[in-house]
Order: sequence, then C-alpha cells, then structure tokens
Amino acid sequence: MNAIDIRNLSKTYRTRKWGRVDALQDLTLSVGKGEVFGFLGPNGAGKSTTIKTLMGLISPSAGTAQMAGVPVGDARCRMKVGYLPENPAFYDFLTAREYLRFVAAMFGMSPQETQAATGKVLGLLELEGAADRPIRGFSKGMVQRLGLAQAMLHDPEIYVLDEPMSGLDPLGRALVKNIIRDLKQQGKTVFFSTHITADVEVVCDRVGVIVKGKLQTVNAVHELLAAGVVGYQVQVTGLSDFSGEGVEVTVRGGGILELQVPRELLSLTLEKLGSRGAEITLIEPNRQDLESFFLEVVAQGKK
Ligand SMILES: Nc1ncnc2c1ncn2[C@@H]1O[C@H](COP(=O)(O)OP(=O)(O)OP(=O)(O)O)[C@@H](O)[C@H]1O
Repeated sequence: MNAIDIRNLSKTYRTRKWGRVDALQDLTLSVGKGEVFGFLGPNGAGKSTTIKTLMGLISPSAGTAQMAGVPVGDARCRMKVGYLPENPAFYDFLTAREYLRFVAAMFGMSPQETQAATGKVLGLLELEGAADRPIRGFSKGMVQRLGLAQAMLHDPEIYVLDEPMSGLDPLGRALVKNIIRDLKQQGKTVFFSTHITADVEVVCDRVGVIVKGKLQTVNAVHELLAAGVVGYQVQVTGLSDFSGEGVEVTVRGGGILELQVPRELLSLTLEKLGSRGAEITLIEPNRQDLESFFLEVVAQGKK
C-alpha cells in the first residue's frame, strides 16, 4: 500500500471577481511508504491546493485521494499525518509549550506522552529557550519551526509539509533538512512542497514538477543528477602539458594540470593520460543542477 495515493484530482475555484480558476487538473500521483517526495512548482502552480485537498481542508472538484489507505477528509487519516500549513498561524497568546499541549490533547495523547513528546520536539526544533514565551513574540522563523514541531508531536507515519523551509535562515533550513533526513531514516513518508530546487536536491528521493495545475514530470532525483553530468574535472600530476580536442587545460600550482573534459571524451582522455604516464589525482563530475532542469520543465509547461 502506498503512503499517498492521488487519483485524477482536479480543483476549480469559482470566485465572483475572477470567475473560474482551474488550480489543479487531473493530478495522479503516488508516494511510497518511507519515501521523501518533493513537490516542486513555481508560484501559483497548485501546490497548496493539492496539500489542502490532502488535508481535507478543501474538497476537490473531481478525483480522490488516500493517505495510509484512508480517504482524505476522514479523521482517521488526519491521525496518521503531521501537517505543516504554508503560513502557520497559532493562538499567539499561548506559549509554545501551551500550544503543543493543546495539539497533543487534540490527538488524544496522555499527559506522560505529551510531556515526553513536547520536550522532544522543542529540543529538535531548537525552541527550548523560547518554550515558555507567548508565541506573539516569536520571529517568523521561530513560528515556522513551531509549525514543524506541532506536525511531529504525535509521531505520525506521514508528513505533509507546505514549504517547510520558507522563512528560515540558512541555519534553520539546514536544521529542517536534517530533520527530514532523520524522518526518512525512521521509515516515515514525507511529502513537501517547495519552489527551491536546492532543497529537493539534498533530501528527496523523487521530485514531481507541477506547472499551472498540471503535473509535468516525476523523476528520481539521483537519476536527474546523473543525467545532468555534462563533463568532468580531472586533475593530474607528472605532466607539464597536455592537449586534446575539446579538453580545456589549466596549469595549477604544485605541478598539477587541471582538465575540463566533456562527458563523451572522458574514457579517451583517461587513456591518453595513462599512456603518457600521468598520475590522476582527482576526477569529479561537473553537473547541471536541478535548477536548469526545473526551469526547462516550467518553460515547457507554460507553453
Ligand atoms: N481560494 C481561492 N480562490 C480562488 N483562487 C484560488 C484560491 N486559492 C488558490 N487560488 C488560485 O489557484 C492557483 C493555485 O494556487 P496555489 O495556492 O495552490 O499555488 P501554489 O503552487 O501553492 O503557489 P505558491 O508557491 O505561490 O504558494 C493560483 O492561480 C491561485 O491564485
């Protein structure tokens, strides 16, 4: 059984002012148990609409979705899922600890479970120092971290996170990425939306790109990265010079020659270097990052 199963989901918003907005069109997508899935798309692509539908906060115009085998919108489904909304807003007269106690009560946790889980998530999200301060005095990044803390509190199987890295400084982003990696190690499923490819590159198993409400592609991140190898940087010692068609050569200090070798010329160049007695000290791929892939897919999707 998949952790998340979305079948032919569509959502049309109807407003007096704007008329009809087809925010989501025939989305079909599955996320396996234990998988980290990045849902990547530009602003207005339909990411939050998908996530709100998964959380039962809006009803689809057509199609169905299940999480952990339970139809979305069913309370049993909500029990199995940790949800971080796009712009978390809490009862800000409460302290962080009081708010987490309230969330724990909603999930029917015992006082012992609540105390242990609250301490744990406050520690993980580095909020212990602020735990007894009212949320109204929290910075944007602290509110975002509290949002993730409340999503983790009941130790769910599945996480649905709407832009979990948004509003965080580099330290906060690193913290959240580490938490997502840890969740994966524990066998949890994470589905998160983002428009930042670097976030996908380091934590996701697969990525789906959505543009204008339509899913464009779904790919394994490691395959995209492997396909994105455009050439290699090769460093050698023991040669004062080297020339080869298509190969750029730079002389570095310490008797090192650095070669930029196109992907298709690597074997031939290594053979030539070997036959001239060079010692190869480094071979590193030059990758096209996910950003270029994303921009290409978005450009195609907007046509
Ligand atoms: N309540 C609503 N009423 C009318 N249109 C809406 C509503 N909510 C979203 N939309 C429209 O639906 C489309 C998809 O919006 P959605 O918020 O799902 O995109 P998103 O990918 O999450 O964008 P972002 O990255 O900017 O958060 C947009 O055109 C948006 O303007």
